[in-house]
Amino acid sequence: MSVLDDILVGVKADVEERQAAVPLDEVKRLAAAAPAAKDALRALRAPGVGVIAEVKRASPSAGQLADIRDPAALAGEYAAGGARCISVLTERNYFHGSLEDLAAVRAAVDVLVLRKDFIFSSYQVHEARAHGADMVLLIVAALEQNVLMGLLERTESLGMTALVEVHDEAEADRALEAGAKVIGVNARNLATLEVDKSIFERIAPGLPSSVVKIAESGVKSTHDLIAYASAGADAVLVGEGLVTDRSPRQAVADLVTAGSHPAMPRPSR
Ligand SMILES: O=C(O)c1ccccc1NCC(=O)[C@H](O)[C@H](O)COP(=O)(O)O
Repeated sequence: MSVLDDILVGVKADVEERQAAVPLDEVKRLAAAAPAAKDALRALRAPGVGVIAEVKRASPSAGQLADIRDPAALAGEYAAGGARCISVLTERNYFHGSLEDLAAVRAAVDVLVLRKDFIFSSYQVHEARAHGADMVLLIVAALEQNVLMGLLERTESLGMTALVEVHDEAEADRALEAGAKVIGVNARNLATLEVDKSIFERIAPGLPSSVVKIAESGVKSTHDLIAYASAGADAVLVGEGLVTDRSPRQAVADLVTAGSHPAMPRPSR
């Protein structure tokens, strides 16, 4: 069983438990009552390379990363550094996250908030909205095409934007066929956990200019951001490099400054 399969087994059990406690109709009601989602496409297309800063306590590849007792405070630091979006890992078993983290972050910041999880059912999409998410992650490798399309449609019907994650050309084709407007190329292979940053420069040129392109994983320095931007990234998603930094606000600010340099290549659309 791959790491991704193993994560999904745990996530499915957790969703069953939550759904038994809070039925779908109730989550739908809470989602409908939540303040409207922010316009992620507009925010991600703003000038400069966007930084999506992640609240990530632990991971399958690195184990324990950071003792984040107050995710809202960390998100506040990220936002003060200029992050355009806060990614909140809500998966429990491997990443030690929760929906409570998501709600706390939502209450603390005005920038975009992404629910980063292993979403396979519309229940989780409504949950994300009910807890204030503007965006949800949909991982192509984890979803049959008809399920991907259904979840994308559900996400947009709730006013949110899906970050559709791919790792190779075939998955990028599936994301486009499903109608993804924001595509994340994850340098990390979720089956083997290997990180290969060159995958972004291989896949990004094949994506239409209208699609917002996010480079995910492996950003440890401004050099990495510049390399991804040179290959066409509109934004980078950074976890480990920020949660392990002594000054996350400054680390985000350094990335934002590098991404705002006038010489930085900007994708044409
Ligand atoms: O990070 C992992 O080990 C991991 C393993 C299996 C599935 C997903 C995983 N991570 C999720 C992510 O995609 C990253 O948190 C995100 O791209 C940030 O990556 P990094 O900056 O390298 O922490």
